[in-house]
Amino acid sequence: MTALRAENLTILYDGKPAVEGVDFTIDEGETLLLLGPNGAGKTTLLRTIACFHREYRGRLEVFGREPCGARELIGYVPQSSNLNERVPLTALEVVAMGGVYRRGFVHFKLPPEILDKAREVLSFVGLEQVADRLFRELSGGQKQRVLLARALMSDPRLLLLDEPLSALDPSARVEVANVLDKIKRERGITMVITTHDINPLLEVGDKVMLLNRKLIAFGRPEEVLQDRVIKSVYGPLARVIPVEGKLFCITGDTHIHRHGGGGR
Ligand SMILES: Nc1ncnc2c1ncn2[C@@H]1O[C@H](COP(=O)(O)OP(=O)(O)OP(=O)(O)O)[C@@H](O)[C@H]1O
Repeated sequence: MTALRAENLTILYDGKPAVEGVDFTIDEGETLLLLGPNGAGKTTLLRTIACFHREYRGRLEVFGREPCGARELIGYVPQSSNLNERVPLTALEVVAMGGVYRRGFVHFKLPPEILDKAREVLSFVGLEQVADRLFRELSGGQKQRVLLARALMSDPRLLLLDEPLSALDPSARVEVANVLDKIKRERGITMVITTHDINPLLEVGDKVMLLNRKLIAFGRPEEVLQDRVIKSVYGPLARVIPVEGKLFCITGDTHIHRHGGGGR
């Protein structure tokens, strides 16, 4: 089944296009890696698929429906969590929230079946041992895995992840990339992942989209990650090098992390 289809998709802010004329399809179970420099429109595309942003022209379908008709099928993991870390929630409580919000109510006392499911999902991401620790005291990689677990609570068919590896050290990046790989293999969830650094995610990516306000390239990783394609966006110093049978992409891109702004 087709999970995502865009035809001549143009996304606008106040009438001005931020992303123009994009076409692609993603099958159920596939992972799309969305690559592009700052301001390329990655978050804009992700938020439009999630129905957080509605100003677009052309066609965009999520499992054959308009994005806003498919909300219950979608899990969204934002770039910087909206979670207020001053509230002393445990890792388990943060995960459980992903179950109660979806049911349209928030209780001070979390229902036991939700807590049981939260424990199971925390264990799936390899974090059962931190269930009772405060979220704010966890490492960056652990926090990101808790947020993944929170998104899994609603059993999404499509998971949208905005820069899940940003601000993590190299070993935490591998840790999170391994969990994404596990989600793909064991749950078959379709994923769209925005990233500035594609290398830790290449194993999990079935398709790569290179975006720079327009669609520069889309296809299998080896089709998109070619020297001339990468150089056309990142300049003459960018390169793709095969290392031990795998591709390694040097873009010279350092993500300028922007904070705040309502969950952006
Ligand atoms: N809420 C908004 N209102 C108006 N313009 C916006 C808004 N959000 C993003 N833009 C603009 O849309 C364009 C694409 O931004 P977007 O954040 O989607 O890019 P990005 O590829 O995700 O960048 P980054 O990697 O820096 O997060 C930019 O020119 C940005 O300034």
